Amino acid sequence: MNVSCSELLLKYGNHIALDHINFEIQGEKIYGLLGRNGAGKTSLLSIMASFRKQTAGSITINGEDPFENSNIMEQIVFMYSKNYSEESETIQNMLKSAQRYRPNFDKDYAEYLIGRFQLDVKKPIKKLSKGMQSAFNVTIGLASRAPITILDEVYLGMDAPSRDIFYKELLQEQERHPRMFILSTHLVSEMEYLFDEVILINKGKLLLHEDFDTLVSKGATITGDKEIVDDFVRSKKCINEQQLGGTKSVMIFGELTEVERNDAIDRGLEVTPVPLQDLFIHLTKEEDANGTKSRLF
Ligand SMILES: Nc1ncnc2c1ncn2[C@@H]1O[C@H](COP(=O)(O)OP(=O)(O)OP(=O)(O)O)[C@@H](O)[C@H]1O
Repeated sequence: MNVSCSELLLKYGNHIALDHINFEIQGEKIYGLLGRNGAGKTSLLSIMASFRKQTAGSITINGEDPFENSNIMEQIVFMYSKNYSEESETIQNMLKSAQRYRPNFDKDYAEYLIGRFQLDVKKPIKKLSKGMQSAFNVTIGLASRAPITILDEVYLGMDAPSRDIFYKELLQEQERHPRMFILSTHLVSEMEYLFDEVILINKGKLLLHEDFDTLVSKGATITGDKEIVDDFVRSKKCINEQQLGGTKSVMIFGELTEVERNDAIDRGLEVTPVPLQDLFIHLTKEEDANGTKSRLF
């Protein structure tokens, strides 16, 4: 599968939710879509899933416009945190109707997942807890086996053991039936190990699209004597810094060559990796109290 966006623009009235987004993703990989509240993640995913039409620019899925395109729509499943408060159907009946429109739906696997999540199939979905409703959404998302599976903050309300089942099943599914998964999430530290690639959007703009390993290898924290650290990071992109007495810690973003890394160590500095969550926080942060913005942009 291939999803390609070119100058994608989405406006709600005068509000620009997606601001000339360009990227291309392809293959059977797990993509993490990250961004702060209101960044535009759901808007982007809704266009991919043909729930919404962009204002301008283009999106193609395997070369075709997905909007109202039944060929493409049946290859995509888009699960998000739905409001089931008016839904009187039981889980059992909801499963039957989910199956009707999804050509690859695996009923046995869905029933297995329902068991794993301990959902009562005879209960109307509106009577399930929020976390159980989310587990049902995960069940539909995984059991649909759609070539493009989009899960938009689908874990809301799920407790830690249920989320653990979700992540394990997702990885097993990716081995058994590889497909393109797009996971939008705020649980960055908990879910980062799942991602092959990361797409980060901020205020409607694409901030980066990188292979996960490449991205985390670009972040490093340099710690040591303040003067030596300042000298070492002079030509680097600094995204955060902290100081305690004469010791300074600076988070940098950008390639650090082997020579530079050895140079830092020779100068008595400590070089440690930066978790994706910290990169996410600092790459998307607003101006700090002194009015200084990250030097990345
Ligand atoms: N139907 C709508 N009408 C008007 N504005 C909207 C609509 N849906 C979203 N927006 C606005 O568009 C922007 C992007 O919203 P979107 O839901 O895509 O963000 P998000 O990244 O999914 O956020 P969150 O992480 O909080 O779910 C926000 O400023 C939001 O207020």
